[in-house]
Amino acid sequence: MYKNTTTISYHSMIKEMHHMIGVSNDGISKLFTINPSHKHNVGMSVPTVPALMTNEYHRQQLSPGPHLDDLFGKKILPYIWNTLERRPTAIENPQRITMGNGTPVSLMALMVDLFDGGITSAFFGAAIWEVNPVLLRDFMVWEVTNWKWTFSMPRIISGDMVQAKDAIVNTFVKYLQLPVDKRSDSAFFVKSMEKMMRDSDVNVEDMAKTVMLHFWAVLGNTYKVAFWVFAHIIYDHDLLLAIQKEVEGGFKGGKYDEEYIFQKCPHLSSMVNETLRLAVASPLVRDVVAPTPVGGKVLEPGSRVMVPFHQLHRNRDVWGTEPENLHSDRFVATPKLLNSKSYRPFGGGSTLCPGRNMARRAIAFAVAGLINKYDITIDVKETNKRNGNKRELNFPVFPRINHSKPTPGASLPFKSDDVILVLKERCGTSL
Ligand code: HEM
Repeated sequence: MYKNTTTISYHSMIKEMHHMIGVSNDGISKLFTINPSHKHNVGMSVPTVPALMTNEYHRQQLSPGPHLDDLFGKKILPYIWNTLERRPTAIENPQRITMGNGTPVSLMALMVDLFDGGITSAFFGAAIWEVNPVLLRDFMVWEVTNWKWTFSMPRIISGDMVQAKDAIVNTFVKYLQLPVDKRSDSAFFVKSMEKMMRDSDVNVEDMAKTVMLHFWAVLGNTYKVAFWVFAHIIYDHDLLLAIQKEVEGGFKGGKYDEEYIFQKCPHLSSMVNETLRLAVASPLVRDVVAPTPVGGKVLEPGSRVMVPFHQLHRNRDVWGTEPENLHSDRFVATPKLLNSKSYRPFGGGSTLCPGRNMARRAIAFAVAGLINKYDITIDVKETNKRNGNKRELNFPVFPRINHSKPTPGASLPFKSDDVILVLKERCGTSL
C-alpha cells in the first residue's frame, strides 16, 4: 500500500493541493510536466516533475550530511538553546517569546517559538522576518482554520482562513522578489527549490503558493507533538523527575551534548515515540488510478483510499486493552513496536516523512534543555483563566485533544486548553 506508486497515486493528491492553494493552470502544467532536459533532471536516473523534485530536495536537506549539519546543528539547535538560555539568537524572530525567571509563559506560545521560530529562521534566514515580522501569528491562524481549506468551505465562513493564507503567500511573494544576496543565509532546500522553479519558468505567485505548501509541511507538526510531550511530563511529577535525571549527562559546563540526549536517554526517547502514537491522528490519503487488489478485493480507479492512523495507533491487538492511555516506557519495554505495522506516525513507503529524525531529535533536545534548566510548575490560576474558568479545579485538567477539526499529522489541543507555566531557574543546575 505505502510502496505502491503505480496503481495508487500520491501525485494526483499533490496536484489537487496545488490547485486548492490557487496555483494557476500554467503553474500546474509547469510543475507537473516531465522535462528530461530541465537542469534539475541532469544526473537523475529517472526524470522527475518539479513538484515531486522538491521532495527529493527535502530528503537531501534532511539526510545525514553537511546540509543537515548546517540546518540542524548550526541553526535550529542553537536557536532552541539560546531561547532556553534567554539569550539573543543569530537570527531574531521578532515575535520571540519573553521568558523571564518566574514569569508565566504559555506552553503553546513557547512551543511555537522554539520550533516554528527556529525552523523558519533556519530555512529562510533573517530576510523572512524583515518581510513579515508576524509570520508566525499568520501561520497560527492558518493552523486553526485550515480545516476550512481542506473542506473547501465557502468564503462567507472562511474569511479568517483566506486572510491567513493570503498573508503567508504574500510573505513568500515579497521574499522571493528580494535580491538573492539578501537571502544568502537560507537553507539548501529553499535555494534549490527556488532555482528549479525559476528554471522551469514558474511565475512568482505560483512559486510563493508552492513554497507555502512546503512551509506548512515543515512547520505544522513538530510544535504540536512537542506540546503534548511537555504537557504529559509536566502533569506527571514522577515522570518529570525521572527524565530530568536521565538527561543530566547531556548538559555539562554550560554546554550541551545533543548526541547524548538522542542516544543515551531511552525513557525520553520512548516518551516522544509514545506521544507521537497518540498525537498523530490524520489519515494517509491516496487516489486509486488503476484496479488494485487488496485483501481479496479490488479497489477500482476513481476510489480514494485512506490509512486511518488514529485507529491503527489505537489497535487493541497491538497496544493493549487501554490504547488511549499513555505508557511513557512502552518503547523501552518493547522496542520492536517501533517497527509495527500499526505504528506510522511519519507515514511510510515512498512518502515517509523526511523530517522524522530531525523532529524527534529537536523535541527531545528541547524537552531535555527545558527541564534541566528550570523547575517547572503549572500556574493553576492563569491556566484556569485561560480555560475560561469553566473547569476550575485546584489542579487544571490535562489539555484535551481537539478531534472535532481535521488537521494534517498531529492534533492540536482545544484553543482554551493551553497550559500556563512558571519556569524558575533550578539551583545547582548543570548548565
Ligand atoms: C513530529 C513531527 C512530524 C510529523 C508527525 C510528521 C508526519 C508526516 C507524515 C505522516 C507524512 C506522510 C504524509 C503522506 O504520506 O501523505 C509526512 C510527510 C512529509 N513531512 Fe513530515 N512530519 C513531521 C515533521 C516534519 C519536519 C520537521 C519536516 C521538514 C523539516 C517534514 C517534512 C515532510 C515532508 C516534506 C513530507 C512529504 C514527503 C513526501 O511526500 O515525499 N516533516 N510527515
